[in-house]
Amino acid sequence: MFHNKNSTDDVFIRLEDVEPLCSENCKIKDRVYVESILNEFLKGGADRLQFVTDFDFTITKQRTSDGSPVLSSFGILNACESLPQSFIDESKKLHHKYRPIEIDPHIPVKEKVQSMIEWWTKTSELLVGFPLEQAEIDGIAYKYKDSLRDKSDVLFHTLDRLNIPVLVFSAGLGNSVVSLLQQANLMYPNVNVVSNFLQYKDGVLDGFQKPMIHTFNKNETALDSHKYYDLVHNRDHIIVMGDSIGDAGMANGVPASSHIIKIGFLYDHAEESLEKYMNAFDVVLIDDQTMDVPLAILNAVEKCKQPN
Ligand SMILES: Nc1ccn([C@@H]2O[C@H](COP(=O)(O)O)[C@@H](O)[C@H]2O)c(=O)n1
Ligand SMILES: [Mg+2]
Repeated sequence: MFHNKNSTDDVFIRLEDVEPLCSENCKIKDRVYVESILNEFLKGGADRLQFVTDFDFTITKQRTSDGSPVLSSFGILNACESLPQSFIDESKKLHHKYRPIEIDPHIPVKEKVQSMIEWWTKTSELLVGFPLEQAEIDGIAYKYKDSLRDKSDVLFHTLDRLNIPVLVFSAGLGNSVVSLLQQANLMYPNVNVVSNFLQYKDGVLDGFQKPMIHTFNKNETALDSHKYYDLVHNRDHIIVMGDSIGDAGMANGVPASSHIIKIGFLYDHAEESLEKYMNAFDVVLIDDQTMDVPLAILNAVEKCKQPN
């Protein structure tokens, strides 16, 4: 698997040696670039790595093998029976209107942004004036804790073992994200969740806490107040994972000298969207419902640990 280019060189890995990167559904636009970044990761080791990942349909699957549904973090909220029917009806209408825009390969991102701001703002405005217990969200999340990608448990355990910080950066509902991660035993101390959390006033809901995070502002603008990158400034080797084109920008605030591998999970409109995904992400996985690729990268980094 590992090669020495010559006696003085560091060990070197070829993409062909990393099996999940060679499968038919793994598309890489610039193999030379990905190979060079992978070898930088190997040289730097786990101490220079950090992990930035989306949640909905990235940590969770895009489809299950038995056809059982995967609820998004907002879907978990909508399944709470104590919510007024008027909220559920309005929320469904919004989903029906805005979700097709979000995933339409023919609408430019610039145009989508306005629609996404509308979607999240209207949802926040609907969530006002009625009570909702976290325990109810936990009850629904429990039922869906198995909808995470295959080997998510191994991935998160490995990241914890290697002390690699993980940022789960989600435009979904943070209360559901944290609940699902906790119930799947993935909420290790190295995991940080930045997302939209419910706000309460006088014991009833009062929309989302600020700043609002939508599909296309998941970058340094939304992260600013969280000072996340200050926390991990010495970790300039970054693995980014997402299922939406906007997720490719999640590490935009880091110094230009950083080395990044962006992994995109593609499922909806796969054929039509492939080119755009290949331009945005370094590695595009079509209908891959596992964590095999990020795990293979981590395994390579761990195996190649070099003596100081
Ligand atoms: N009211 C809403 C707003 C958004 N969504 C979906 O949530 C997804 C965002 O979550 P990520 O973890 O993937 O950032 C987004 O893709 C929207 O489709 C929703 O269901 N309801
Ligand atoms: Mg997503």
